[in-house]
Amino acid sequence: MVKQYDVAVIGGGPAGTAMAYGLVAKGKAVVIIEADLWGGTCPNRGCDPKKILLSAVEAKQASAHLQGHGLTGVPTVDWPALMATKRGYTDGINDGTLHGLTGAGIDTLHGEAYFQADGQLTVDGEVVTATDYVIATGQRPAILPIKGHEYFQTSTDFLDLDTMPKRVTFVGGGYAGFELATIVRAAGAEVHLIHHNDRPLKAFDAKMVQALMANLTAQGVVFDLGVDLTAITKAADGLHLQAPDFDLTTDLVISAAGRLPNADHLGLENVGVTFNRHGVQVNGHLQTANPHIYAIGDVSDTPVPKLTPVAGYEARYLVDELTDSSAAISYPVVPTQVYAAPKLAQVGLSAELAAQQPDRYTINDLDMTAWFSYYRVQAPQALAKVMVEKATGLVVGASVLSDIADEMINYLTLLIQQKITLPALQKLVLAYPTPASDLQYLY
Ligand SMILES: Cc1cc2nc3c(=O)[nH]c(=O)nc-3n(C[C@H](O)[C@H](O)[C@H](O)COP(=O)(O)OP(=O)(O)OC[C@H]3O[C@@H](n4cnc5c(N)ncnc54)[C@H](O)[C@@H]3O)c2cc1C
Ligand SMILES: NC(=O)c1ccc[n+]([C@@H]2O[C@H](COP(=O)([O-])OP(=O)(O)OC[C@H]3O[C@@H](n4cnc5c(N)ncnc54)[C@H](O)[C@@H]3O)[C@@H](O)[C@H]2O)c1
Repeated sequence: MVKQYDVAVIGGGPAGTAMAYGLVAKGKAVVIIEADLWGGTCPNRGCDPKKILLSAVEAKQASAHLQGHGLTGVPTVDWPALMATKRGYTDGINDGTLHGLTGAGIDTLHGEAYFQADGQLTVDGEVVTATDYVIATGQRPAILPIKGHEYFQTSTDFLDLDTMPKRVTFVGGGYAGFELATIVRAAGAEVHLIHHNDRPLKAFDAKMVQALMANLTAQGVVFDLGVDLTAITKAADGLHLQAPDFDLTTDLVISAAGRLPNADHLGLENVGVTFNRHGVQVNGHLQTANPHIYAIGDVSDTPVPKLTPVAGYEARYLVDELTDSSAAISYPVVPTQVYAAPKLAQVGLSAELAAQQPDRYTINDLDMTAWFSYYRVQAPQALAKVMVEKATGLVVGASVLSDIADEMINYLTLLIQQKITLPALQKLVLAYPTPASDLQYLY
């Protein structure tokens, strides 16, 4: 007899697993279906492996900054050993995630989920029936559809690279392009980042992006801006990347020009669920056009960045939605960051928007390089823009470029979300000297 579930969750990444754990804790009968690696993108081929590789970059740069200030000799990156360290973590993710799910009483199925008809989901032919369905299938790298596209590799390939080639090129100046180019450069290879216009990382503050690019250029990253690639051809000396008046020879080319929702292979047309290039269309309750089917995480078309903590937030919301509450989802401010070296992070109101209302907002444009936190480690670049609402004295937005921007942005997110004024902050005693003890100087 076919088992009847309360909820079938499609996708075993951060969104789907958080959903399944949350539902089972509330007494629901849940099955989760994964076609590939349990754990999904973030721990297997995204956030976590990338940040493990970045650890060597951070350590190398930290020692480079202290040359002549107490340290002698900059270490070099041992790529195979670094990759082995990464694999020491990622190799256990699939089994560990599966073990955790089954241990919590969640049924698991491995295979491709497909909607044959309303109320009829199949997993490699086996029928799964549930009252509600949650699509949490994430995204996959987009491959630019140009001549020779078969030569493209992706961030997934890069994050499992056995040996570092001499020449690596990224096409696409977004998060992945900047982050992985930083790693390649620190590992000692020649690296180009090709971007089709003159404004990479366009969601970030333009001045901060320029400062980051100047820093990366000084480290040896070559930016090829305004290059719209038309073809890749293979020759004896390597891969030729071609555009009008442009021909670059490289050994490895990564398509880093965005990601596509995993929505096109689910049979959504059979169940009345619509999607576009931003993802599965949902209402304020994360419900699709079919009232029994929901979508969360990277695959859903929501007005927030597609990030792991957002996937978890949406899962927690939907667990409540399917068990007790019925209010539309409301998102907190979401910090985003580019893990380059230095890191670029932002949250809340941008300087660009704040500048359009000078009566309402002050923009504190700060060069923090001489501050104790940065002097101590001889960091060459530490910039911040902090947007403060004049009437309330509240921080409403921030952009930070520094080696510790990823930590600072979380403190700033707390100040914004919890509406902590300077007097309220100064009622706390925070350990000194630490980045947190700098917060009072940002208002
Ligand atoms: C290189 C890289 C670096 C990143 N770095 C960061 C970072 O630093 N911080 C951050 O917050 N985010 C980062 N992200 C984004 C983060 O990985 C995603 O936001 C997060 O994984 C989304 O979780 P998800 O569960 O929605 O999707 P996913 O993690 O993609 O999981 C979806 C799962 O569904 C499965 N699936 C797909 N189709 C089917 C099907 N038909 N049947 C069954 N299963 C299916 C897939 O195999 C996959 O395992 C990064 C992403 C990349 C690619
Ligand atoms: N640190 C993080 O949090 C992190 C890191 C990596 C990925 N991610 C997630 O994954 C998503 C995708 O990241 P991504 O870096 O793959 O994509 P992205 O959307 O951030 O960047 C893609 C870039 O490629 C450019 N591009 C598009 N077509 C091009 C072309 N023909 N030639 C050259 N450039 C072109 C775009 O203008 C854009 O700047 C992010 O939006 C984010 O949700 C997050």
